[in-house]
Amino acid sequence: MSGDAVIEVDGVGVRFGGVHALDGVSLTVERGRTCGVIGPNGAGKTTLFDVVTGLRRPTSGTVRLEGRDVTGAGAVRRSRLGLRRTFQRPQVFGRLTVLDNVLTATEWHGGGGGLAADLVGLPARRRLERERRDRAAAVLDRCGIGDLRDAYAADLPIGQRRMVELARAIADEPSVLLLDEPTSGLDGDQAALFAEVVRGLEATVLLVEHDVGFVMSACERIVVLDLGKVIADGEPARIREDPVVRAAYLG
Ligand SMILES: Nc1ncnc2c1ncn2[C@@H]1O[C@H](COP(=O)(O)OP(=O)(O)OP(=O)(O)O)[C@@H](O)[C@H]1O
Repeated sequence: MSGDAVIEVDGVGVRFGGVHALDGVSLTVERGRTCGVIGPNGAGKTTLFDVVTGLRRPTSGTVRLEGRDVTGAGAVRRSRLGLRRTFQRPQVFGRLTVLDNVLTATEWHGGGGGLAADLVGLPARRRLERERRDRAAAVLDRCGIGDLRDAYAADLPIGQRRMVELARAIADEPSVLLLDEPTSGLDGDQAALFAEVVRGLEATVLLVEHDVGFVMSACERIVVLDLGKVIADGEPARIREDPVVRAAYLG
């Protein structure tokens, strides 16, 4: 196993009564790589995603992030290790503007010290706040929604809300990003832009997705699940040609 493995899933099993949703699943994603998980309905993709994000504790096996065992750790500890995620249904603050949605996801480094510090440090704090807003606006531009910065998130169609959620997730340059069905609700152009933004990130990315075309274009590596087991793991071109994958899934 590589010394620069950022996400390590090792021998993970999850059982629901008699159903083995996951059975001895192992995968490693190295720093800066983008890995997509595909598989037919019921293959175990969502369960695997929940195990990595900390929503579900596996029945067996371990999960490591940045070399640390987080198998029993909740979502908060994983977030402190730099993990950000998006959801199948985009989670945004509907009553905030698009820009404020991103600002709430970025850390404010200029606070503290009370009123006296506020007065003495006012020009410096104003400058820091301006820079923070500029950075947030640049993230919006990158996600193709720069002109929507003053719109309320609730007023946007799902595709644009998904881009707002992506902007929030990448605003603080996360080290690990997990994307759950990122293209659902996106049109073709938005999906292409989404893939481009993801390719441009330095983060280590794991995504679960039904749209095989998107996975092939956005990911350097694909893991195929079927009935809770990994049936293939490799580069997109190899996965496309793999007879086992074609028989089980691609048809
Ligand atoms: N909470 C649960 N209780 C019982 N069985 C579950 C539960 N969640 C998932 N399962 C079962 O575990 C298996 C894997 O489900 P999972 O949702 O992870 O698959 P999936 O690949 O995400 O499917 P889909 O593509 O339909 O979302 C399925 O057989 C499913 O019925």
